[in-house]
Amino acid sequence: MVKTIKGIAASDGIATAEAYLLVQPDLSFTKKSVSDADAEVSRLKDAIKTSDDELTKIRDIAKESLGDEEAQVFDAHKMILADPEFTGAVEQEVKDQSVNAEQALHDVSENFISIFEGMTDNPYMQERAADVRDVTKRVMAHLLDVNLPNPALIDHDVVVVAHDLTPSDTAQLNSYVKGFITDIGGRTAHSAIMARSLELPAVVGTDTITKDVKEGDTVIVDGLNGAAIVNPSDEDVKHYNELAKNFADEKAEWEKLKNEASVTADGKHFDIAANIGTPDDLQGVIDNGAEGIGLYRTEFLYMQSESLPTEEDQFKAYKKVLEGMKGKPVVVRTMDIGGDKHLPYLPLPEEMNPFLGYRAIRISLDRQEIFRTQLRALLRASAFGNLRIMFPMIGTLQEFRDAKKVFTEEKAKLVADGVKVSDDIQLGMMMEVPAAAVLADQFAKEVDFFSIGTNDLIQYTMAADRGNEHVSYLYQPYNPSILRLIKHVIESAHKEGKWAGMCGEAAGDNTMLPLLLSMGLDEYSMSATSVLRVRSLMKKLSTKDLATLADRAVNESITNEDNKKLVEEYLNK
Ligand SMILES: C=C(OP(=O)(O)O)C(=O)O
Ligand SMILES: [Mg+2]
Repeated sequence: MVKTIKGIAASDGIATAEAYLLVQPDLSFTKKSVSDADAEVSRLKDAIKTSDDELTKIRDIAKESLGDEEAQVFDAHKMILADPEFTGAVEQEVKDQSVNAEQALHDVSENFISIFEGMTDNPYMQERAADVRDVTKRVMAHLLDVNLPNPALIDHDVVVVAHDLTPSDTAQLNSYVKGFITDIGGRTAHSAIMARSLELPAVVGTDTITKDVKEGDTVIVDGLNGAAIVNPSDEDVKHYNELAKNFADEKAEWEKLKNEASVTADGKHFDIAANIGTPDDLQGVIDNGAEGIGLYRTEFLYMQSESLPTEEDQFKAYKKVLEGMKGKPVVVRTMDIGGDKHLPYLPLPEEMNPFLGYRAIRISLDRQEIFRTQLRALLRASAFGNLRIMFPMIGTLQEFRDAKKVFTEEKAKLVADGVKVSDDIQLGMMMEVPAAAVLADQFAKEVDFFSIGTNDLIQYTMAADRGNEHVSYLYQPYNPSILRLIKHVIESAHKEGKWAGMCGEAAGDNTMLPLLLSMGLDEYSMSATSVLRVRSLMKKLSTKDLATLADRAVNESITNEDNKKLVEEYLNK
């Protein structure tokens, strides 16, 4: 039976392939006493052996597709299985307590995990707790004879179907993955942002996809319109092949603008830059002809590392990006951990509201040793290109001043040590906290630039979680309240002779573009794969015609829909 499931269009494109369910199985079990302990130990040994064989396979594939460093985690898992202190303890538990292997494994691993997690002065050992948890899950799945998904082992074209994908799940998807569909999530959640940079069609927030699809069903992901079609008819396949072809043709047209500047029909130039998460994204930036990098999310450097990245590791990454951009501006944002981005080796307190909690600049100013290391790496790299630095989640002027002070101190130390650092690094801030946006006129006197982070600015202004599909109707980019804030930020910057950019997802939105051009936004930073589409639309728009559009949007319109209509009418004129 053909089923069409609606969701949120999270990444453009269309893909058709077999469904791969990345769903965590039920690993619950009941405690049982056993009379034949030897038979139980032998069942345990079989499960350990199967797990170990599987890990060898995964490690080898990961090494080939992701590199040595990413593969190391699986070696760590194999070491736990080979460690008699761990497996021997489980065997002993089966014998001593006459319990089933599942119960023994659970008890011993919980014991190890709590010991490791308790080593608060040894982050290396704390990380091992996560490894024990992972390995235990694998052995438990084999004991219970249930399927544990192994995305690293995917060896044919699939569409991944999952309840949710974390940024680190998304980073592990290999090239056989042609798209993904999830139950939860929103367009600006980080997995959706990563899908766009990987050019993977994606639909999120379907609510029920993991129930609607079975392993092996054929699914079409329509990332353009936000739909998933399960077991499509021949007619559906034909229709979507046509849509996919039109999309490919359109992309080929945009491709022609790769080496052109971003100008409007009346010859006004604006910068279209790209957002990146790692130096590996650089090629996409160059291939899509971006005029700079408007946001380098450095937290991914921390997330892909096994422990806090050293100054040297960071220096190398920043230098590579700056050199790769050959003098074009690169805006690096200091670490924005917290919210939906976690570091396994930096345990943060459980919070009721992580997006309103201990995150970003709040952590950096509190844990200054981490912040200073990052700033030193950046300062050293500044000699190799056109570096600009910005701080995330600034809510008060005091936070910006404090961050700037730390920067100035580190710079002075390096200069005193004779290290070469650039003398004109612009220091700016993300405009993503409404309190700061309201006071943009005051901030503009002290910063070199603003970069408007609409992903967060919208969620905080509308009080609607950016990743929660149940409130996605309130996540309204064109709501006059949001547009007023954006307009005020841009005008405040200009009054002080500063520039204003935008690096939230709205910067790459076709409906937003006429409004932003009308407000005079200077820089537009987006997923690299959106650059040419936006450049193409910009070419068709004239700032003269647009002059009054923003005023109407913030003064006459009342709703998000009013403004959508206003822009549609303008574009269809
Ligand atoms: C660009 C932004 O930052 P992030 O998506 O990383 O929170 C934003 O909030 O708009
Ligand atoms: Mg943000």
